[in-house]
Amino acid sequence: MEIKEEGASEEGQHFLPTAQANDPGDSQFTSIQKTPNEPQLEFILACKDLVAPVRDRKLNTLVQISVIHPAEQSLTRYSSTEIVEGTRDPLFLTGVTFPSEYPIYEETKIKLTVYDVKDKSHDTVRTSVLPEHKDPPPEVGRSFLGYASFKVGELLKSKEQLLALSLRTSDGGKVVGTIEVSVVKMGEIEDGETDHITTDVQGQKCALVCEYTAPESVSGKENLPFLNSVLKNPVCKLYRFPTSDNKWMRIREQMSESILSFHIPKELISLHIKEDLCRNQEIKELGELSPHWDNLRKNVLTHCDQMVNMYQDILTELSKETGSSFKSSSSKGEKTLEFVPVNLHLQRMQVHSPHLKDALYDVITVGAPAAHFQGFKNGGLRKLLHRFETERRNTGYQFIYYSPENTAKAKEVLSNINQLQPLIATHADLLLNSASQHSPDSLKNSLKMLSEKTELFVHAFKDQLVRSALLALYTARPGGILKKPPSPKSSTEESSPQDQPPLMRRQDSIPHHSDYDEEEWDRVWANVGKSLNCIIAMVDKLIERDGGSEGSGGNNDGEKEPSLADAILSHPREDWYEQLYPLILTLKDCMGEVVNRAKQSLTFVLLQELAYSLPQCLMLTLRRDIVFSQALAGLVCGFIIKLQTSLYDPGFLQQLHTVGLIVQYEGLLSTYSDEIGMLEDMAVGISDLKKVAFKIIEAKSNDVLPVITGRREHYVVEVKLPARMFESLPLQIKEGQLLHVYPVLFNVGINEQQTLAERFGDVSLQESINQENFELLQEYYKIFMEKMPPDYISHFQEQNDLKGLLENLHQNIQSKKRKNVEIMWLAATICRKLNGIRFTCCKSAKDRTSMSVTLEQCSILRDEHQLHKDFFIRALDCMRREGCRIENVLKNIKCRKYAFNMLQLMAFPKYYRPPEGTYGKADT
Ligand SMILES: O=P(O)(O)O[C@H]1[C@H](O)[C@@H](O)[C@H](O)[C@H](O)[C@@H]1OP(=O)(O)O
Repeated sequence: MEIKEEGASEEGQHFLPTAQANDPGDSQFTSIQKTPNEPQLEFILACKDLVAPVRDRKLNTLVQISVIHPAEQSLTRYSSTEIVEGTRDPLFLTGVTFPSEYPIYEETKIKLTVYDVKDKSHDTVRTSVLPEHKDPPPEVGRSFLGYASFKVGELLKSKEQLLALSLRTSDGGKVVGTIEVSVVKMGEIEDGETDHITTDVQGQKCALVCEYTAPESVSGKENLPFLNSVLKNPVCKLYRFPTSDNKWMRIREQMSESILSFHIPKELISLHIKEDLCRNQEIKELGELSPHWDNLRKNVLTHCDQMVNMYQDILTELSKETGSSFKSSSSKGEKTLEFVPVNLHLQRMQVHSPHLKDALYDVITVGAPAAHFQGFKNGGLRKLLHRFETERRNTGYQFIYYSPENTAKAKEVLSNINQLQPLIATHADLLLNSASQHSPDSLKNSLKMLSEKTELFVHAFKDQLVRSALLALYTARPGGILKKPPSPKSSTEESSPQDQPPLMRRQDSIPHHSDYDEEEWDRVWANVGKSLNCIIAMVDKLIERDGGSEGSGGNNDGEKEPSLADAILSHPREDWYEQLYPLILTLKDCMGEVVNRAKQSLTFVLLQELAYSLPQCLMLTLRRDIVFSQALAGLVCGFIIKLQTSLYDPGFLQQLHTVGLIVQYEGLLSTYSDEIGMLEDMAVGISDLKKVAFKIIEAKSNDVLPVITGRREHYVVEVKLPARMFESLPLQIKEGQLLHVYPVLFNVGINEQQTLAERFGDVSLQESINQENFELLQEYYKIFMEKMPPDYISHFQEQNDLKGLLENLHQNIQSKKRKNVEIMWLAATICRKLNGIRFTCCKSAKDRTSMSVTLEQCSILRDEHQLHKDFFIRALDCMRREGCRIENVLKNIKCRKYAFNMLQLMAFPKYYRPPEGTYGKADT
């Protein structure tokens, strides 16, 4: 029977359509015995004695792997090997792997087609996904040599799981060589697993020995179901590379999307809506204002309500995207997807090398967090925020200028009030409850909690800001109105350290408010403390009297048992509840009074923030929210993955709760044209991640998706761990200690635009970002050295020369060398050594990012796993030509080519250039 090749199915679409994959009819086929969460089948390929169609022509061969599902008669292209040049006996370094989710059975047929590639730059057969009902283009640049096929069951049951198949021409007649298929079992010892293969490597003979060593669990495989609940659609690749002592190492590459791409933005937008609705309500409840301020408030509210509506619309749109886990580079500019990070993936390399521990290397790849829909005509956040703040400070005649720190302070106090007031009320009720039960211990406990929270509450208002805001609000009330609004400040006033509102600083323009009693606030505020003291005194008295009554009856040894009647007669039991109730009422009243005044005055501060240049101010907030949302989605994804892989590493866990985690971003953006704005957005987005703390809680159901609480200045991300995993955590983490992150960004532009920036433009943005972030990294290192236990540090120092690496990084940053990619390598190495979370970003995380992560992977293999030096470039080419990243390009733009042209590549640092035939502009 003739097998038809499926034109529309493209390599890289590793999974059959869901309907097909879950076809109940599949139960008639024999499943492959699998280890949970491990690939079902992995094999490597080599050819022998290939016959060239033209004599004396050197062969450049590749094998294309296709799958024929037993229930179908059509062929699905699955993957390819790299091209091996100039030999009749090619040994392919790129293998084939079928992940655990792939519908493959013993009856599944695999077809191997060998091609001779004449012109690598025209090897275009697999470059794009074809539109439906269109024939595939003629295979340019390659010619068919021969094919062989086998059933998966045959391979698995064969002796030593190795098949040597004859390659035949298309008419099935002539034998044109042999292809060897051998099953790979990563991380398993196999008897007699030595296989001497001689290969011609760049002109030199090299005896390669396949050998396996015992595995070490590197990925916490048991925890994978948890990880799989946030990662989706994995793409897996397999390679074998020789080591410097001519042994094989196995490399598995995996790339997965994350549902957090959509989940985090949705969580965050809901929080923003809540926060803004609450603020708008508080502004409405500011009470009576004089006409100037009242008009301003109305205007602010109109705009703020519109803004909330806009967030609600975006949330509604995003909620329609159920199950989505990927936003492609081509959707960068879509309004409804603005909050979603571009092309977010986990890029993982798992290495199994002889005599060395197995190792995992993770990098999160994601498009630089940036507001693409809003555009970059006026720059990005770093510039826009700075410009906005300067203008606002200098134009304070319609409103009162509060510095960003003071505005942030106002928000913090408001948030504290909103949290503490109900808490105190609850503890006060619990105290009354204990009183009614006449339980001294419980009364003492309740009092302790009440005192702690009340002290926090009182402390929250210790700021001068509350006083100045109270006066400002007073003057904004009818009757307290200013005779003339304060005029713009002079430059001397601008530099005033206090950031006092102008009406307080300008004695001449401020009317004297003889009726404003400045001490009134102090009295109201102090009343809270006083009423707490009364409660404490009363509780002491009650317990003392009670203790006295108990004590008079005898001692604990029970020598003399008093009769109940005696006790009642001598010390009638007091009603504790009755004694405490009025005091609690007073406390609540006093607190209510403080809350009322403070809330209104601080809300008035927020009104000032919004009042200046209204639409612009809100657009900036929106832009910052968008950029932050993209950055946070990536961070949460990185954090969960890091936690999962390091869950059983006590050193890591200790570092996590005593120091916090370094999160290192590698930026590849150029400081030219639009990418300046992207970098400016990215720098703020990443820096804003400092406001995030993580908390690990035990999952109570199958829903392990993280939950975000907090407000714009401070977020807590609750990560839910299944009970078994949660149990293994240190007490501090289990008790809910907040876990902090230290984000740092190092950027080095590498493309042709950066050449222009270096020659004719300005690279100062990159220089200052790198310098500032170097200082942050150094600061983190200092805390790490101070807080980690001495034993750990001495071992750590023996293994790593972090000080040397930091000095080296600093020198490279200072050196101002052009396209100094050493900065990225050093920063990444430091991050890995410090147990941090690695990120790589460019505009789309597609092309430059792919070059960079593959280079990083091969450099790690060279430096940490003894990759044979002659195979460095070949390994790099394999990963770029047939690895996960070319699949990344395909899934983004439906074209299997990195979007570079020759001219662009000439400007790239040498090791960032992809292999011939893998790049070109998309023709979709
Ligand atoms: O993934 P990127 O490197 O940001 O992709 C760039 C590519 O580097 C560049 O050569 C090309 O001209 C495009 O601008 C790519 O960006 P897209 O956002 O269009 O994928």
